Amino acid sequence: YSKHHLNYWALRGVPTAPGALPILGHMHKFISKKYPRWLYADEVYRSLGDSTVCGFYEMMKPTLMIADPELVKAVLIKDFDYFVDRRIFNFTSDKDEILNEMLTQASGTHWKGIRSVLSPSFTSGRMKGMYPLVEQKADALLDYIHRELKTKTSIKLKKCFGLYTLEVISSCAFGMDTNSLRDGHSTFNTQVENIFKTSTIRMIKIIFFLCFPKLSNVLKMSFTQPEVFFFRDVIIETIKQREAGEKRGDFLDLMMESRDHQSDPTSKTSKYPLKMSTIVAESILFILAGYDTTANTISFVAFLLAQHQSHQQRLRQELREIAVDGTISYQDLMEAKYLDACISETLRLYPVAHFTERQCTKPYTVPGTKVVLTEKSVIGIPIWSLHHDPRYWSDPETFSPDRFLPPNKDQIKSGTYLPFGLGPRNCIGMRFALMEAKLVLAKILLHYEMTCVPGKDSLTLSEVPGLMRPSEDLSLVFTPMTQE
Ligand code: HEM
Repeated sequence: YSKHHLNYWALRGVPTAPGALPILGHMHKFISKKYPRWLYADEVYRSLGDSTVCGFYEMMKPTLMIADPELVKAVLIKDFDYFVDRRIFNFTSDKDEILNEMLTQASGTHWKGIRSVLSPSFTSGRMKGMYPLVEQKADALLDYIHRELKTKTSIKLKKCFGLYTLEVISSCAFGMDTNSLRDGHSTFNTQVENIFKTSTIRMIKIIFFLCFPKLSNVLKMSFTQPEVFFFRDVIIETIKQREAGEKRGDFLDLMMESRDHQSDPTSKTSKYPLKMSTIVAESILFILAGYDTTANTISFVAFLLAQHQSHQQRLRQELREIAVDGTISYQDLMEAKYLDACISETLRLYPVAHFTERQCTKPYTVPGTKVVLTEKSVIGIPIWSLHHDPRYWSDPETFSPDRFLPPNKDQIKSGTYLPFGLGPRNCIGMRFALMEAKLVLAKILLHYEMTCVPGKDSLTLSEVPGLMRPSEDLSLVFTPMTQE
């Protein structure tokens, strides 16, 4: 029976990734702790030759990886109608309502509705409005580094940038000051880090769910970690305070407005109505999606600049030209081309979200093939592999920000660079993440020179499910700049 299932792709003329085992399919490869998932996907990607697709089996469920920029654009943009959804889990335990309501999980018209309410929070006008708030946190980070250097010779990147992004997102999403940077730790920080930890019991539960989804649902197994309830309580408390008090114009206010429109029958504006559980879910999602990804990206940029001193100096020069008394305006920061190029190139080399997926909503013929995907088929897009493919990037392992400066930038083949995904369901927080990263890197570079700790100049990586991280102990030496 299992052998028959593992023939699904061969019968359709699609090459299959090597190493499928009866019953398990390729699952043992995906969950192997020895081998990060992006490297496994890359090994398969590179073995494909001219084929643009490759079949996998998650247990016995066939999934398809697409390995071609034109197909990537077809799925994510042109034929989006067929691929509105990501993989849908639909947990049945009441405890999992928050997980089911998160934008990343929502499907069809419900996803469109929530996204339409949240999108206005991320316009460039809104970003400009939040700039002073983020700047305060970047200044607090400089103070933190200054204090740390009194007793330490180097700064741990993940910790320092994790504290910063958590403060920023908590402040901008729902006006919460966590004081992480002042105290060097916070309950928020511990709780959010726990969510990213994968205990063996959790892994077993997830594997059980993937093997027996229907049985898991009948058993009403819950997948929500206790820390999520901590955040739920904090957010509900904040909402109560908001109901009694003034507005801040942050993400939470926008969502509450949408809920209030629903309860006001005289309202003429047609906003998608959000339930309380949806508002709580999106607030928690912003913390989860905005904390780790951005902190890791900033850490990667810092480390690459420490490894490549000439790029660091060139970038500092650009920043000095636009800084007035140590301050850079929103407009000037967003227009700083070399800063943008350094971050873009870092995200090419280290796309923290190294893989994304879509789920088919109706039968779809994969362009250029005879493969017809049925409803609910899952398609995987190997972001890391596209970013490291020598067919699209010369000398792909070299850090070369110039690729993202004109005129080179115009030569980048579309569909080969997607650190924030592509199309209508791309990363909603992209502008926010870039502003946050640019601002803090600019501040640091104007005040400190970053160099590698002697003997520790190679970048080591770690993995949490779905995300690439720098290893926990990645550190740099920060030397205060003497004014020239
Ligand atoms: C450097 C930082 C970040 C990176 C590299 C990143 C990357 C991504 C990627 C690759 C996706 C999937 C896109 C797709 O499937 O096409 C995604 C989705 C998402 N991201 Fe980000 N992200 C970052 C920061 C943020 C921030 C700061 C927030 C929130 C404030 C955020 C919120 C989200 C949400 C809510 C989704 C799901 C969107 C949807 O399903 O409609 N991300 N992100």
